[in-house]
Amino acid sequence: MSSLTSAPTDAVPQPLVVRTVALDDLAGDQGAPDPADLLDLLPSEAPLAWVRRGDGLVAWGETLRIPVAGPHRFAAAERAWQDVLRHAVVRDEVRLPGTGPVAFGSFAFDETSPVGGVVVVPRVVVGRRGGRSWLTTITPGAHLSPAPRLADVVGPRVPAIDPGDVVYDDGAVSADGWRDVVAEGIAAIKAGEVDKVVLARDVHARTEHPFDVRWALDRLAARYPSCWTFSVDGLVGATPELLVRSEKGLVTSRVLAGTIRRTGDDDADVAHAAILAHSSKDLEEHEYAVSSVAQALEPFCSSTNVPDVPFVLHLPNVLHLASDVTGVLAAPTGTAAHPSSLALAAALHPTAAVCGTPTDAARDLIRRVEGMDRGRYAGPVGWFGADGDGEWGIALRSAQLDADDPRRVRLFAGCGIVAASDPAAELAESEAKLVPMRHALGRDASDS
Ligand SMILES: C=C(O[C@H]1C=CC=C(C(=O)O)[C@@H]1O)C(=O)O
Repeated sequence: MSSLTSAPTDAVPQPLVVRTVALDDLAGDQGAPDPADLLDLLPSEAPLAWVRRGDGLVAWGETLRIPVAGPHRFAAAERAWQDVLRHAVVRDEVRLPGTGPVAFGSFAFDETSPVGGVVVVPRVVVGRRGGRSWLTTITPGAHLSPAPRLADVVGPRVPAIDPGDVVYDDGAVSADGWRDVVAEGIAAIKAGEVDKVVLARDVHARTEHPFDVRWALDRLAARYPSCWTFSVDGLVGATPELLVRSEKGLVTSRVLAGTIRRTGDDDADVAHAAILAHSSKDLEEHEYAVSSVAQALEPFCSSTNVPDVPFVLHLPNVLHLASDVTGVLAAPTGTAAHPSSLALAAALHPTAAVCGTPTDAARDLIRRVEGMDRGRYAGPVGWFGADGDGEWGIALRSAQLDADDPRRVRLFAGCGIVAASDPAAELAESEAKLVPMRHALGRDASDS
């Protein structure tokens, strides 16, 4: 194994014991932590989260950290996870998606990025789905421990720290400079190099007080309930785009591309939704993204359903063209099992919603003109379990906390560019896509 595909076989120093117990019977238990508000359980140190409309998973502690890098980073993560599972003693008393052994992951957009990616096997996981809650502990050892209790693994409740005043600064490329980047993208499209390219920019933020990820998670989940609010290893955000969910042989992907800003006036936004639904520029942008997902899923599915026409997804900051692509997974010829959710994410990444069409040429163009390393922005982020099922979003509407300075945060936004794009309009769209993370770092309900 090359050093770039780091998934050391000694990643599992000893067997792990995994216990999942139901928390449902805690209702009314005076003084016990309430699993109904998952985010409220998180400690400030390295919180892990994947939450939507109150359901999902939160986790903390690190039983195992598996860094990966390079073009085979997904396969390396998968192998390491299988290795973990081979050494695990599991008792799962709940048996729902997200119970039993669970790992969180986040991967760089670009295989050449030094950032690579990481899989974190947490020490404690609390999950919730359809009114049922559970607690999983994952600890080194060889024998089953007594059933864990939530009160024993949740630390004292310490409120999230207000980041205080936030100062924003140019990222790798200034706003003006980014218009030129977009113009270069449009020129490349007109020259026939690509049909579509997605170009992104970053903005730097400096917070007055050390950035407490939980502050952002609470505000994102409250303001963007239809998005997947996530936190993995300092990457935090609320993404509206689901790269892939795989559950019991069914696969789903929510594809987004094509955007219009909201005005704050409901009547005007209804008119904007109609404009978006008929905009040939946005429909073209969307079609590239849907095709890339449908084509990537096809080899793994016995059947797929690709909507003919997108719907308009309403978010507080923007409206998007959206398509939910679904499929029934089939085991590849000669094998017994269908691919894991991470293998599917690897096959889908990067879709034309974050890279472009054709993929390789668009990625080359991004490397040439964007002027920054995206890190894990626009890469897959999510979780998977012992059976390989899981959920992976595309890390959009997100920010990366600086590992060396807890007051420094890098915010990201990108836009799909086609021949009919206009640099000034794309810059305005990128500002609208920065709104969720600016809100997450703010203090008041009105903070954008
Ligand atoms: C690349 C981003 O958005 C993608 C997802 C939805 C709509 C998009 C668009 O209309 O350009 C982008 O393809 C981002 O938010 O950083």
